[in-house]
Amino acid sequence: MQNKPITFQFISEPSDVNYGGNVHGGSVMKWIDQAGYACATTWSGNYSVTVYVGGIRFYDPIKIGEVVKVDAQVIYTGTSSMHIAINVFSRNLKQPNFEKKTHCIIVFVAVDENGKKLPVPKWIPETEEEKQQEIYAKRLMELRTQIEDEMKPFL
Ligand SMILES: CC(=O)SCCNC(=O)CCNC(=O)[C@H](O)C(C)(C)COP(=O)(O)OP(=O)(O)OC[C@H]1O[C@@H](n2cnc3c(N)ncnc32)[C@H](O)[C@@H]1OP(=O)(O)O
Repeated sequence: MQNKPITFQFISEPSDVNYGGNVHGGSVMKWIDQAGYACATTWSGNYSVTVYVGGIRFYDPIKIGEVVKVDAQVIYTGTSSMHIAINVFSRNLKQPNFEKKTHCIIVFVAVDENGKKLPVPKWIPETEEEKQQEIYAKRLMELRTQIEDEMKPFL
């Protein structure tokens, strides 16, 4: 099965502004969820919901009126889960090159019409880069288990 990245491109709008005049982190998180949703639903062929998003790092501000590019690609699949790498870039309209502004991993689960999880097609990495990405996703899963154990007393 083909595992093509899903890419969104658009211009950040005045309605995306935060209190400091740049793009609001909440807008970036919405774009991450939308691109992840499109990628997961395309991969699974079923409606998919977010189960986890974490480790979002905002490297640099995105300015209003810049071109924003959001790339989403499946890097690991479990039984019902799809681990998707998201990279967000932006560029001034007058500049040709994009700069990376945000990266995270978002996990989706395919569900049926009753909200019950469904199996997803298996992604089998082939290239060295794809294999490294799968190792990265699995490593993050282990770290997440440790973080969730730390959080349990406070939930
Ligand atoms: C598009 C949107 O905005 S959706 C809005 C926000 N999201 C939602 O409302 C989803 C709410 N959550 C749910 O409905 C439920 O958690 C479900 C239906 C998705 C899954 O429920 P359950 O069947 O109890 O989940 P279960 O614990 O078996 O986990 C399902 C999968 O999620 C994975 N998962 C669960 N927690 C995590 C986590 N913290 N990080 C990564 N993956 C996780 C599991 O490993 C499992 O993957 P696998 O099947 O590939 O092994």
